[in-house]
Amino acid sequence: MLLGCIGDDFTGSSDLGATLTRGGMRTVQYVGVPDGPADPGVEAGIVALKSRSIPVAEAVAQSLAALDWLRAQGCGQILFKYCSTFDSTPQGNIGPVAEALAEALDASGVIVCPAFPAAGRAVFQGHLFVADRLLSESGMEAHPITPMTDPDLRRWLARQTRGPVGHVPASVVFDGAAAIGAALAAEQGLGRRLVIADAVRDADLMALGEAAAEAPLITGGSGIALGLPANFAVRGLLAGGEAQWDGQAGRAAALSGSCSAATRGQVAAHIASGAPAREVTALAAMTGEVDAPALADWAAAQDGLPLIYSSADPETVREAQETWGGAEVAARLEALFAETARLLVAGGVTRLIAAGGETSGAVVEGLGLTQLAFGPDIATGVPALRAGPELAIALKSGNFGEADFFERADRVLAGEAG
Ligand SMILES: Nc1ncnc2c1ncn2[C@@H]1O[C@H](COP(=O)(O)OP(=O)(O)OP(=O)(O)O)[C@@H](O)[C@H]1O
Ligand SMILES: O=C(O)[C@@H](O)C(=O)CO
Repeated sequence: MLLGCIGDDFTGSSDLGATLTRGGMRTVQYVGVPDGPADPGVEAGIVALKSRSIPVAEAVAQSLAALDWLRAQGCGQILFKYCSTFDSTPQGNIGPVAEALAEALDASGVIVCPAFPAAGRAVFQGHLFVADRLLSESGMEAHPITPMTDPDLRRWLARQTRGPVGHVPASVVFDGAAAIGAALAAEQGLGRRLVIADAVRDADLMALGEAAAEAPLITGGSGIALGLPANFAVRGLLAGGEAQWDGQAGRAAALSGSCSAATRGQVAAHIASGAPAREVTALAAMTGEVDAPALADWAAAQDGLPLIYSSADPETVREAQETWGGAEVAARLEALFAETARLLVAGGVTRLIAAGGETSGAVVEGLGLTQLAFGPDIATGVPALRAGPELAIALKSGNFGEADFFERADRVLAGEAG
């Protein structure tokens, strides 16, 4: 294994894997730290954690355990993947995990760059933009767990770290890899372990990747991986060849616990198309009015792609959280989706689509999946995944996908053109 990656959530890890696979690396996503060694031939391994919003000490411990496993597989370079909207609180977890990994690897002048231009995320003058809005005016300021109220990544990250935070501005990044390398070395000389790097175009990410060819540690969104496969390819280290995707026949189902605007639009489009959909309200989940067997039975009785969703608007979510407590509702819904996924697959579903990072994590863990192989892209940041000989899945980050995402995902998983 050449490149070892640590992802702080499951959907974000599959977003990263899609980029590396497109770049020509044989990539596997592992669900948590594996018990045994990786299969031979894996060039990039991603240990997907659910560490984005857990207590800092646990996130650090899990990430260091992932690092140990990846180093034991021979990885000479480590990539820490977090969200392109830098989802974190003033306590962490991006800063503490990045610092712990840097210390363990004796790395300094480490790139911190969540930019993902294809999804509208750009870093300019140290500030993160989502399309044409500053992060703190993009809707992310109202995120229920990690409200992003400051778009200045240098300031936000500095709150989370012990050491000072550096910056490589766009004016340097535009000058290419050599200029970036010199700037990172200068930041390192000033004792700055972590360095925010500007990037507004894929070309900037390619240049950052080239500059990081020898870096023991890189951190960022999936965009920061754009330039990395070429570093291994020029050294003749990649086996090459297209990853083959055999479409998955059989029955499909979709589960959505994501309440993002993008997902709510996708749910609405699915319903408007006349496809079968069943809502699970927080009330029904909390009172036990609906349970997993009933949901799985309903899905089995539908033609087409049945969608089971708890996706709701912010006001409805807030009311549910005030009534039962946010953590309690989330835990109940996630457990319900996990159990429903188990019953669906046990009942013969072979294509499963999950929407929402936490929801996808619960589904993947509920199904007891251990590793995922990458297929073609369904949408930017959302690949088709093979979870077993008879199971293909898609894990969608809340903010990703076009309006027809669910139908498109089903088609791609089935092996048809998107
Ligand atoms: N109707 C609802 N009321 C309250 N909470 C809900 C409701 N529906 C879902 N939830 C909870 O909201 C959370 C949604 O998080 P999830 O990560 O799945 O989606 P997301 O935030 O849109 O996606 P991402 O993390 O990829 O951006 C889950 O914990 C889910 O259980
Ligand atoms: O970077 C992103 O936006 C995604 O890969 C993600 O991590 C969302 O959960």
